[in-house]
Order: sequence, then C-alpha cells, then structure tokens
Amino acid sequence: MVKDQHSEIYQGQMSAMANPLVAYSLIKRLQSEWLNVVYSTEANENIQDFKASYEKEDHNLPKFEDLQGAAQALMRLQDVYALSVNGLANGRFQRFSFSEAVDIIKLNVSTDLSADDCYHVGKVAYEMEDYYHAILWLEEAAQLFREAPGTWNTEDEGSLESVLDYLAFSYFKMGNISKAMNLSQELLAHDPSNKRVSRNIKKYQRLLASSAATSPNVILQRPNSTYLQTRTKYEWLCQTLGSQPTHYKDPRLYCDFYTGKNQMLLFKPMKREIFSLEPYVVLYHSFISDSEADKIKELAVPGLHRSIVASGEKQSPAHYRISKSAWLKDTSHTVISNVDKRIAALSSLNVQPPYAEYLQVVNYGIGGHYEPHFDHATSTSSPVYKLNTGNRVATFMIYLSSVEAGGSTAFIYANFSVPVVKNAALFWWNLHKNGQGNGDTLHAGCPVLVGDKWVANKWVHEYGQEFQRRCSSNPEE
Ligand SMILES: O=C(O)CCC(=O)C(=O)O
Ligand SMILES: [Fe+2]
Repeated sequence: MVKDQHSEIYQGQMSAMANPLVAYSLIKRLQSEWLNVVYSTEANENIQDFKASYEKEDHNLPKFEDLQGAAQALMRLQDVYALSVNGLANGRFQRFSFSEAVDIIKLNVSTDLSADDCYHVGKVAYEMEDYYHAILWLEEAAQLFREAPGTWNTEDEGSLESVLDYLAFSYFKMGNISKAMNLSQELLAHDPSNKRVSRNIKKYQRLLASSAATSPNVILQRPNSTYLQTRTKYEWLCQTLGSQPTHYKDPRLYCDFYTGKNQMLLFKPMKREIFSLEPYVVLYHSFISDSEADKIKELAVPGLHRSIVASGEKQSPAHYRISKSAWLKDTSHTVISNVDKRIAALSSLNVQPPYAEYLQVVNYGIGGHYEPHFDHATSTSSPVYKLNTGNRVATFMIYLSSVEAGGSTAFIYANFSVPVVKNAALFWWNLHKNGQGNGDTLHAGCPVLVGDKWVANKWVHEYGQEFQRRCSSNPEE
C-alpha cells in the first residue's frame, strides 16, 4: 500500500513538491512510515532484503528533524495565511470568511492528510509545549480516526487512543479540565485496563469539584513564542499576496522606462515601477533573463547551506529565517559579473568588492520565510562591519523564480508588499543620507505557500559611494 502511495507521488511531476501538503506527506512517508513498515510483522517475507535495502538508502532519506521542520512549516502557513486545519487535511488551502471556508488558491496537484499525518503535526506542537496548535491538529486527527473505526495502517505510528491521550493532556494544560476528562473517558472506553487514564479521570473529577478548576470556555490562543510586535501587520501584508490596490492611487507611484544617466540604459531602458517614496523602493521588471536566472541558481546549488543571521557578533541559524543560501563571487561566472555591471549602471553605485558583498543566492523551501528584519546593521558589533566598508546602504534583491502562492516581500511600516515577479529586481535604500538606519525599511520574506522561491541579494555598502550618494545632515533624507 505504501509502495502504491509512493509511486503515485513519484509519477506526478516534480512540481507536486511545490505543494507543502504533498511535500509534508512525502517527507513523512520516507522518514517514519518506511521505518514502521520495515519493522512491522507484515514485512516478514523477504525481511533481510527489505531491511538491507532500507539501510542502504537510509542516509538519503529525510531525517527526523526534516519531518519536524516540515510539520512546523505547515503550522507557520496555517498561522500566517489563517488557513483552516480541516481544509489542509482535505488537501485545500482555505480561510474562513464570514464563517464560510473559502479556497484562497486551487491546485491541480494536492493530497489529503491522513489521521496519522495530522497526529504527527499535533505531536510536534505538543513536544514544543505549543498546546494551541497541538489541540487543533490532534482534534483533526481524532476526527479522522473516529470516522474510520477499527482501521489502522501498518505505516501509522498513531491510533485513536494515542491521539486522545495527547489531546486530553493538551486540554488539561490549556486549563480546559472538562474537555480533558471527556476525552480521557472516551479513551478509557477503548482501553479499559489503562490505569494511568483512570487515575487522570479521578484527578480531573477532583479538580472539577474544587474551585481550582478553570472555566471550560478557556479561549485557545496562539503561543507567545510566535509573538512579534508587528505580527498582525506582517500577516495581513502576506495574506494580500503583494500589490495593495491603494498603492496605485498615488500618482507619484508610477511606472516608466528608466534610462538614468547611463549610456547602457539609453539603448535598453529598464521598466521601473515605483512602489514607495519613503522609503524609496522600486521594482525593475525584466532585470535579468530566464537563462541568467537559471544559471545563477545552477551556480548556487553546490554551495547552498542553511541560512544564518547575525546574533550579536556571531552568526547562527534562526527559526525566523528558514532558507538555504550560497555566496557567489563576481569572478565565478560572467553571468554574475554582468549582473554586477547592470546593478552599477542602474544605481550608479560602486559594487566592486569590498564596497558590496558577493551575491547571496537564497532558496526558500516549504514554508520558508524571513520574518521582519533590517538588512543594515543596527549594532556596531554586527558582522556587517567585517568588510570595513561601513553599513549596508542599499539592497538590490532579484527574484530568480516565481511562486504559485505566498512569498511576497512585505514592508511592514511602509505598509505594502511586493509580489514575487520572476526576473525583476527590487531596490531600496536602507540608510538615510546622514548614515542612520531607515526604520521604515523593516521588511520580511513571507512564507512560501506553494512553490520554490529563489532570490539573490546584492548588499551595497556605504564606503565607495561618496560621489554616488552624497551625504546630508537632514535626518529626513
Ligand atoms: O525573500 C524576500 O522576499 C526577502 C528576503 C530578504 O529580505 C533578505 O534576504 O534579506
Ligand atoms: Fe532583507
């Protein structure tokens, strides 16, 4: 049966993996379900061959932390895009609008999640002591197990009993004792000899009888660990998927063919879309060609590593930036040096090292994101100063791919988001002309809902630009 499910997925195009539900269930099948099947009694025939071939492939298969990451990605998508868990379990991306579930995107390739898939997401949340998500996913798992009583698949790790056990404890932790008791009683009916559950029921009864018990109407709230001061705005900007209609109401935000002061551009003007004046943010359409984008991605693949962020003087991975990245030198290929030349022509900035960093290529996988941040250093000990060429004065960010949904670039305080436009480049100044960081540039890469997002960053530093960008003591400029 598992084999059939695998062939089903492999026969679909690779783009099926762009769907986070397909990606999650495939990772789960390869990580834990294979293991369950290999070590099951059903696998008795040809057991040696079966185990040997599993062990041979083991190092290529996703690890437990990959599965945990995929489950966390689903919960991130659920939160940021306000998706219903029931919709996700049915292979759909739905949001409630006036108490009606509405599809926010329809896909040709999707997959339902099994009861065990939902159980696993719930368990990942439970283990992080995130009872909010645990309850939502375990409720879905319990419902799916209840709908098919007595059926259990070899590849499953969970069962209705295990779901009820975790669910009851999650409700208990959230202060909803009567729910915890009802679920424990349901569990006891399936497993009457379970002494631990009987003891728990007695404890819940005592608590309910005493004044220590809290109201059963405790509201489920998202955990504080995902707290961000700007979260509501960030999520709203992500949900609109870029290009707010209000953006077009201001006549100063226009589109033109830009030639600047550069001869190269006179022959081939650049399509410029002004997104914002304060901070100054513009999108240059068709900044690179499809073949250049493909080449940059190809050059980056061997060097991709989990992205890191500055934390004090050091750099380390962080839950708020989930992606892989690689650095490409201008000398690594003519495509890279040509991109540098084009950036210099457009911005008149000096992008020669060490006045700019190498090109950073970033790939966001399922649920990949970069929460609100500044590109410039906000502390003097930041690694940004390692080049000894000052702070990051400007960002040039090229979209090397499109995405099917999500992944827009949200400017939180400036109140707009830019959709992913393949081959376009987004430019903005990070610093005021007096060298101070511009707080209005706070921005984020929204989680990728469906697709495989690639961008390339070119960060230009302050030094070397003295004649290109004159300083000013006016803090407004
Ligand atoms: O991916 C995006 O849209 C934003 C990326 C970003 O801000 C960064 O890499 O610094
Ligand atoms: Fe950034």
